[in-house]
Amino acid sequence: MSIADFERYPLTFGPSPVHHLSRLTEHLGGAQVWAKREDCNSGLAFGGNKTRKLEYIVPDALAQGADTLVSIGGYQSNHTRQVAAVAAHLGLKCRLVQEKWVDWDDPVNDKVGNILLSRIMGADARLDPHGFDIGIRSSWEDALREVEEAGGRPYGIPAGASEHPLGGLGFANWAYEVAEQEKELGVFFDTIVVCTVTGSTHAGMIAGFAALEDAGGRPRRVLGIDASATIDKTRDQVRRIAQHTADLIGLGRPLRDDEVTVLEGWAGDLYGIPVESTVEAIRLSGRLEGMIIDPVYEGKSMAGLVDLVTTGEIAADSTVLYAHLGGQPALNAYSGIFD
Ligand SMILES: Cc1ncc(COP(=O)(O)O)c(CNC2(C(=O)O)CC2)c1O
Repeated sequence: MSIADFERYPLTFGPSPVHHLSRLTEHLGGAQVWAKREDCNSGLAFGGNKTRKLEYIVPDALAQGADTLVSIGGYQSNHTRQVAAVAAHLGLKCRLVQEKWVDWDDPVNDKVGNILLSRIMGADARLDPHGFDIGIRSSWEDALREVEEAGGRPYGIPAGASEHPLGGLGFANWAYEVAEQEKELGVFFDTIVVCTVTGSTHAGMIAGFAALEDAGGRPRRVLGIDASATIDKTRDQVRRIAQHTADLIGLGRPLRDDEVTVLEGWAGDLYGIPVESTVEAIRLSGRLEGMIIDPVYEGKSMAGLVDLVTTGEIAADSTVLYAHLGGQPALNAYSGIFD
């Protein structure tokens, strides 16, 4: 098997843009920094990393004759917003469990941003008092059962689509897309920096780049920056999903320990709560590049990139690809951090 053996339902415009961040590169004074823009990858409600994952999940949902996509996330989940967009695009119903993953006192954080978009797109988005966890949730299982008992044909997509058996394929494919774009651009990205929470974005990249290396490609570092603040659980989930995805695409070997790197230090104490380095990274990205990143995910991975480049952990002769996975709508629920 290889990635080409899996059906992909196109939900993106094609290869997502890759561009040099010249002012950020100059400001940091070290490695060359580029970005690959999943926030610009689709016309479906601002797109993002989950849209790419859903390209490999939708064929299974359609084959099962589902009429309702059922998923879960926090109040400001980008994932559930993208599931709502795909459901609308396909003419399916959508039932979303929006748990209280973040104890955030912004008075409209359960009304604006992602949850507003999901509601506009017709999703049945219901608030749930349970707190943050990246694993399988009883509230989501309850929603699946409710849809079925009401006569629907539900298709379950777990948080971030990560514990879905096909959840890693989207970013395994992303690795192959990067390799093609490198040829066009005449560059080689020796280091990839990506935000990691439920894990299948990072895990898919690990599997895809491992297969490329085994096929004669140059080795790379794929650095996951934890934003879950539950690092042990996230590391385990990344490792498990990466190996499962590698098996699916025919890698034919165990992943090496050095191929699974999840770094801590920028998540703060709690998922979804920005810290000083997060806010600084958001401002830096906005003021140097006009590139908008969010306070829950990409603000934390960019903070990691800034430190890794300025300390020389990522060498000055490196060429780094920063994965921008989307997430901007949630900024509307965090306006207070910029007062
Ligand atoms: C903008 C953005 N960037 C990075 C990530 C992390 O991706 P993974 O969950 O695949 O590790 C998310 C996830 N978001 C989740 C959500 O519910 O939105 C799955 C947690 C993200 O939305």
